[in-house]
Amino acid sequence: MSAPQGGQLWASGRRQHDPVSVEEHLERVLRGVAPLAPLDLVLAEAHGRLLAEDVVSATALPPFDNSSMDGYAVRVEDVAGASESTPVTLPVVGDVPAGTASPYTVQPGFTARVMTGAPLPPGAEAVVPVEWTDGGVAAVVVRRAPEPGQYVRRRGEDVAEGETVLRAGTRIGPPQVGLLAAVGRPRVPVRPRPRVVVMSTGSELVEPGQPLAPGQISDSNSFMLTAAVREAGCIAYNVGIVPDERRVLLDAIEDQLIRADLVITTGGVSAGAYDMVKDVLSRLGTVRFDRVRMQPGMPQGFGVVGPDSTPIITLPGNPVSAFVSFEVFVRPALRRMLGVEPLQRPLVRAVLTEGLRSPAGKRQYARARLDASGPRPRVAPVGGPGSHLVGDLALSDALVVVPEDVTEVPAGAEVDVMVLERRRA
Ligand SMILES: Nc1nc2c(c(=O)[nH]1)N[C@H]1C(S)=C(S)[C@@H](COP(=O)(O)OP(=O)(O)OC[C@H]3O[C@@H](n4cnc5c(N)ncnc54)[C@H](O)[C@@H]3O)O[C@H]1N2
Ligand code: MOO
Repeated sequence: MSAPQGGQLWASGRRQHDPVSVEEHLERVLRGVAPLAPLDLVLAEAHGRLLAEDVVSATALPPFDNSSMDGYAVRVEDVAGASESTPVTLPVVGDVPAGTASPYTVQPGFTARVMTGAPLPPGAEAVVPVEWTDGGVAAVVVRRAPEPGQYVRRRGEDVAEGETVLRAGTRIGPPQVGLLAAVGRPRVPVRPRPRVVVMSTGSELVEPGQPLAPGQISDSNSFMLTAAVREAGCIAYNVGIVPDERRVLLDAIEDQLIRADLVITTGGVSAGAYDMVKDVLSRLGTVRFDRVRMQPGMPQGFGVVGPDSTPIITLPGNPVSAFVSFEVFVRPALRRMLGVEPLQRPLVRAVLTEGLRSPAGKRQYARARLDASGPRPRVAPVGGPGSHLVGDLALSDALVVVPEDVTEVPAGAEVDVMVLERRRA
């Protein structure tokens, strides 16, 4: 029997797509997720979140011309010649404390005592700090002349009325919280943190710490991905291990949909006789499985499940494959849901310290350590290409990206490097 156009038949009779590029699969995933609807939060709650919309200031900052020093508001001409040897004496009309409108106008030949933050009285052009005077109350002796505008903080010099002060996507850290309060915004629209349900499938898996019977291994994927989801700024719910049983898997997914903006599974997506995820979800008809031209991370799935069409990403079970797939597909999707750019990790160019081999026709993401301390960044491969090498993965802080058409990269060549989170002591 001949294979249908653009695909091939499996032994089971199911149709399999031709392998797709990394970009094609990434696009499919990104098209299938959207930024979550904004949520209006009070400032204390908004701290640490990402702004969902630009913030335009309704007020100017400072809101009025005011003094930056405790001193005397003067007309510049009146004290122009003041010096230690030729001090100028001015009568003081009164005090202007911070927090009131100035009750005085400074007429030629007079001064008013002002406090830091107090409005500059009409007529005044500069402030003489108290240190340049004798500190007089009824009259003051000025020993130094200020420049025009000196020690005056002008209305709007920091923020103009109607100015965009924060852009959508900005993380609201302490200075941003302060600015929002300063411009009188008690609430702001933020992106909700996507709620991501993580589950590991596989009947060979046991909880870390449980004794291993022959053939069993500890579930590491759900812990690793939960951590990765949290590092991406999202909420993770770790469901843990789901055995390779059709009904249990379907129930597990269904049970979780209520609290999921995205579901991530690992395992069960290759060609094994017990690869249940692929079997169960492809029967639902809404999840598409592909072989992506990359190593690690070849078998991938994406689609929607449940009444709300919740997106689901099915990652391969090999831990390194799951990790690399998270970086390449899931993290960008989470960033899209968070409404934050850029979606992808930065790529830097670095000199490869040891040669690398890469499979023909696949983009390789080789684990590596980046040393950016010298004038030219250098990158050293860590371990081999095996998708089970979690020890090596934990020693890495970068991925060398070897293009599909390259099978060998010599030491000393410049390569693209995806920079991961740095965590060296
Ligand atoms: N005949 C073929 N075999 C395989 C193919 C293929 O195309 N044809 N692809 C290989 C590739 S590439 C990968 S990647 C894996 C993906 O397999 P699955 O997603 O079906 O994952 P499993 O078979 O369930 O597990 C693979 C491997 O990873 C270990 N594993 C699984 N889950 C976890 C976990 N939560 N924590 C730690 N380790 C886990 C599992 O024990 C297996 O060793 O398929 C290849 N095979
Ligand atoms: O895709 Mo698998 O991830 O090559 O090991």
